[in-house]
Amino acid sequence: MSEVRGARSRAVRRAAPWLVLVAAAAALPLLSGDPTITYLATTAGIYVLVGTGLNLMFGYTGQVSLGQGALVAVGAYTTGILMADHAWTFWAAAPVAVAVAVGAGTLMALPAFRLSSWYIALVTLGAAMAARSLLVEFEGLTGGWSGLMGIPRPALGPWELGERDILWLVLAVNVMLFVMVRTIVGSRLGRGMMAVRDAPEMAQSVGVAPARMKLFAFACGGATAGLGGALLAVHHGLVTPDDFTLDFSILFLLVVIIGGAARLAGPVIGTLLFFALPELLTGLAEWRGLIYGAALLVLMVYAPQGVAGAWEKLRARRRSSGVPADTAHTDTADADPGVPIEAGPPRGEPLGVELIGVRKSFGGVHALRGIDLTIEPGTVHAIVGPNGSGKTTLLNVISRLLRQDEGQVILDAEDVSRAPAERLARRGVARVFQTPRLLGTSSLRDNVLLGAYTRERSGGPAIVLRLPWARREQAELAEEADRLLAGHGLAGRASEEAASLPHGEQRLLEVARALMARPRLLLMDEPAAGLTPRELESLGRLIRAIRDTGTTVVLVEHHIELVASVADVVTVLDRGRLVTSGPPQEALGDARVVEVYLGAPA
Ligand SMILES: Nc1ncnc2c1ncn2[C@@H]1O[C@H](COP(=O)(O)OP(=O)(O)OP(=O)(O)O)[C@@H](O)[C@H]1O
Repeated sequence: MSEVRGARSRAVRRAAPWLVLVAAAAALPLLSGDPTITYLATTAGIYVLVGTGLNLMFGYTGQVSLGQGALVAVGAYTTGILMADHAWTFWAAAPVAVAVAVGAGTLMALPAFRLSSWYIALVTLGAAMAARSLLVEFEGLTGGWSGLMGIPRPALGPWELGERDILWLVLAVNVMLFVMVRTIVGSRLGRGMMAVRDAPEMAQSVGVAPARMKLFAFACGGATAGLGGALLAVHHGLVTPDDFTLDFSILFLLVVIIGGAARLAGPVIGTLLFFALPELLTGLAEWRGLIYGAALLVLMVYAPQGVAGAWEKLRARRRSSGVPADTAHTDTADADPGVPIEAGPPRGEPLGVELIGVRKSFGGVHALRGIDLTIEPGTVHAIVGPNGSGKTTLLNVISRLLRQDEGQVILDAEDVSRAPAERLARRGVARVFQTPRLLGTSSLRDNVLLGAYTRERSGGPAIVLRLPWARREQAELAEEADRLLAGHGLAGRASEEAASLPHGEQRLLEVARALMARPRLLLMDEPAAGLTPRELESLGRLIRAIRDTGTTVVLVEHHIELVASVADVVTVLDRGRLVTSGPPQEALGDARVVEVYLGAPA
């Protein structure tokens, strides 16, 4: 009971500054008789709206866009044309504006599937530049340089909204969007977005399809920009090409970066600092360009995570300096990783793998030279060999992160030679990487929950609408994640940031994430690297326990003692060729193995 009360009071404490901010903004027109203040507050609110959508795209999904201003223009002109020229109501025109901007945003996203984020920045910059020219060129539709005038205010029946009503409308939209974005980033969708941003291969290995996730992020960015444009059109009453300069597009990216990318408060802080403040201190408005530049430089040097990020860091430092030294977790010695693993049973029978004539080259380097190998379901199958012998490449081919040049990969009698990695994740294949790939700035709990990406049943609409079954599923999975963390010696630390963990615990966290998938086949790449002797012992117990629950384990490992103690079968590779495969004593005692591997200095 007291726990529930504590959680409630924490939620109230967290919400309080936001409630005060919204109440203060809503009271502005009542407290100040100056219509300019109301006008500026409305504009700032619209910028926060667009910035929040861009934050989802850029902050959470890592997709840079310099074209948001162009999408705002699309929303504003669509609304203007429909309302001024065709006498549509705002309520009918705004959804169309949103849909058109989503379409335009999605078109802009197409190159994102093939290009790195900096090329996407260039593509979107091009879109921003082209938008203004197009607005001028299509004079018949857009009014050319003079733009569209006489866009009416929204009306509710006979009642036309005034300036302050529009401010309240913008505030209400912002509150709804804020709650939606908060729900998204705390859900599997948000975790999937951050995985695409932080480690695309890891994202695929847990079942996230990066292309779909990027598309979703661009669609969200397009929708908010379109809605922002619709509101801007009725707020200004006219739209001209001069409203949508290149500076206007860049402003949104700056607002997000300066306020704090991937922080909910980022766009609000960014807008207040870089739009509202200079506008209010009228003398400063002309200096905005200089202020942007100087502040950006200072921030990038001293607080690359933006104002909200710097504030979070400061609070974390204050909190940790208040923690007595003996309770602070500073090394891995406290951790008691190993059994019991507290993972539920695998989601099906263990998976077997068959490789037939698999070849893979990187330019002139032949990493795999025709591998034929059978991995029996329900076994621990170790792959050993000297550095560069092709072990990781083999795991990558099995997990489909790499496509082989020749040969076939059969998973449980199904030919998956052309399947994408995310499809294998859905079939129950999980992966632990050679160097941990985590959501560094997310909590340990969120990292483990990411492992359940393909297990979660609730779809996007159920998550966004916070439907009861979606919330129930989320709560149950969070409990399971906490149990897994406890089983890995990380009890009571679910809210800590993953990047703050020492290396050994980051590895354990990855294993916990993989187990959260309830895998039928677990691929582990050198999980023993960098572990202490105690952690190694626990890892051995853990691997056996995982196999005993009915999961096939493929273990790439240099630590021969560990291999000898846990493996049912050992396969030895050397320079891309399979040397031998068999029970540990037999395989590791083979004279060829002693020559190619064990004879080499350890
Ligand atoms: N993406 C890549 N591009 C170019 N060469 C690569 C790539 N990945 C692997 N290689 C090369 O392929 C060969 C096999 O590499 P792989 O990482 O599979 O070996 P490994 O047995 O896992 O080595 P280690 O034990 O050092 O991790 C090496 O010569 C490596 O340099």
